[in-house]
Amino acid sequence: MNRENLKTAKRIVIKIGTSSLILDNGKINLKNIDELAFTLSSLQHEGYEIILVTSGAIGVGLNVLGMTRRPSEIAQQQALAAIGQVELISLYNQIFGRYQQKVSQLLLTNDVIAFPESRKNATEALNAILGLGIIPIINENDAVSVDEMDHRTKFGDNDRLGAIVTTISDADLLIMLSDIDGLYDKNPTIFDDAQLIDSVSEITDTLMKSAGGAGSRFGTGGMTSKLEAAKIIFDANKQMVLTNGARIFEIRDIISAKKKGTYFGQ
Ligand SMILES: Nc1ncnc2c1ncn2[C@@H]1O[C@H](COP(=O)(O)OP(=O)(O)O)[C@@H](O)[C@H]1O
Ligand SMILES: N[C@@H](CCC(=O)OP(=O)(O)O)C(=O)O
Repeated sequence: MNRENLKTAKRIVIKIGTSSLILDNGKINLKNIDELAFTLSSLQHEGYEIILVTSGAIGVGLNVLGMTRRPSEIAQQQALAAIGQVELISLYNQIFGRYQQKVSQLLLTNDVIAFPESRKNATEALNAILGLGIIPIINENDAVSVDEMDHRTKFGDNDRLGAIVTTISDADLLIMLSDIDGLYDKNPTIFDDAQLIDSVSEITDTLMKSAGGAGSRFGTGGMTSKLEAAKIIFDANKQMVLTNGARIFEIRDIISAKKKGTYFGQ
């Protein structure tokens, strides 16, 4: 596969990270959310099938309560996610509505995907929503997911969730929107001479070593979790583009196979 394959993508999953949804001062990034709603709604109207995987429940929850730091206690984080998710989906509903696009909400946990019956159910629900011309907006059900040894229902992070949603929906492409232009040969927030990588066909150990942790105080997994997601994409013989959530209009360039971000395809 190469970038030319992007021109044939019809069902597309977009994953947007917290760093693209929340400004450094903790306020909501309305510019990005508006551009996202306009771009995704217009693509959907033109016949693409769009699925949005969104982070931001905890970030928006902090904003709602006027807090600046993520609490360390799990119950507090879950409470914040429950509070923030309502606000987040309500914002999406309002702003997509402005572009005549209806949205729906799916909150998933890993067990839903792990069991074949519930996985099939989730896939069928997604297909039905898309069949109605509605954009599914998906996040992890953070308020109830747990990470116990014998009862693990957490996905870990939304990069992984984005890759899993791409596989269960049999989408043609995952576009991952982050706070950086793509994958660099070393962490660009540390090394000034880091070079943007145009395309990746295999996740090697060297590549994994070049990836560092999260860049902002809101991001969770950093580049490592994006490369882990790319492994899931490769295993499912799918493709992914990692690009900057600050220039959402470039999604159109990406699906026209223009050189934007980093392309992952085998
Ligand atoms: N090799 C690398 N290439 C690009 N970014 C990297 C690399 N290694 C570490 N990073 C860091 O990963 C960050 C993106 O991940 P993250 O903060 O989790 O964002 P998001 O909220 O979009 O998921 C970048 O801002 C950067 O600081
Ligand atoms: N599900 C969590 C986000 C988890 C996550 O992976 O966040 P990010 O690294 O910003 O994509 C939330 O909505 O706050």
